[in-house]
Amino acid sequence: MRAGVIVAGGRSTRFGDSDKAVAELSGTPMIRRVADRLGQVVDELVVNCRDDQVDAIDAALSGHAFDPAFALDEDPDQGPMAGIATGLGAVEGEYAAVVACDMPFVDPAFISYLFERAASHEAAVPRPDEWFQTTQAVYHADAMRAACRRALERGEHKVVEPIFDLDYVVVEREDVLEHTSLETFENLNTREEFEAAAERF
Ligand SMILES: Nc1nc2c(ncn2[C@@H]2O[C@H](COP(=O)(O)OP(=O)(O)OP(=O)(O)O)[C@@H](O)[C@H]2O)c(=O)[nH]1
Repeated sequence: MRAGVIVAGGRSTRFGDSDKAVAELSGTPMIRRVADRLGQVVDELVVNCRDDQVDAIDAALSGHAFDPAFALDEDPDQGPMAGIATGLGAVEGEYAAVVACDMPFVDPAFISYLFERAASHEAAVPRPDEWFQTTQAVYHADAMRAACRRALERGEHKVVEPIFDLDYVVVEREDVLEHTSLETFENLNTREEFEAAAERF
């Protein structure tokens, strides 16, 4: 059983005063685009966000093939790593693909490939350039959750930190490009990026 976790508990400060997760991207809320794509290759879907986001996100996902479970931040604004840990705590599957709510071009076939790469390890994390794409990666849910907790206890906030505690596979640029295009990692932060991206749907 494969799980999908959409991390959506950020404040969208670069976007302005509304939540980018539910902002319409060419007529469809961004988080729904992510759920539609991720939903093609997983058996369950969990959305991590704050309590005050639930109504809007639920409406954005209404009628979706999956009735997503919500995993709410007990302590909001602790960063994406805390959100990932919370989301992973709510999945039933052994492995989970974690995807940020602001990656509407996420490629389902690539996510499927990440599940294959993660098998018998604790994570498969793409590194298309110098940065690890920790918010588009597949994790062993329990192992990553425990590693996040340990990292948070150490006072670490960078999402890459818990990975170094895991048996992780790096999906290097060459492998990434053999399976998808870099568009899969594109994340939208500002209204300008939104408007430019909307034209591509
Ligand atoms: N649960 C949780 N998720 C977060 C938090 N901060 C960011 N995220 C999520 O992590 C992902 C990447 O974060 P950013 O691109 O920085 O999004 P953001 O924090 O909403 O946007 P900015 O405020 O403009 O930086 C997005 O999916 C966010 O929803 C947090 O404090 N808690």
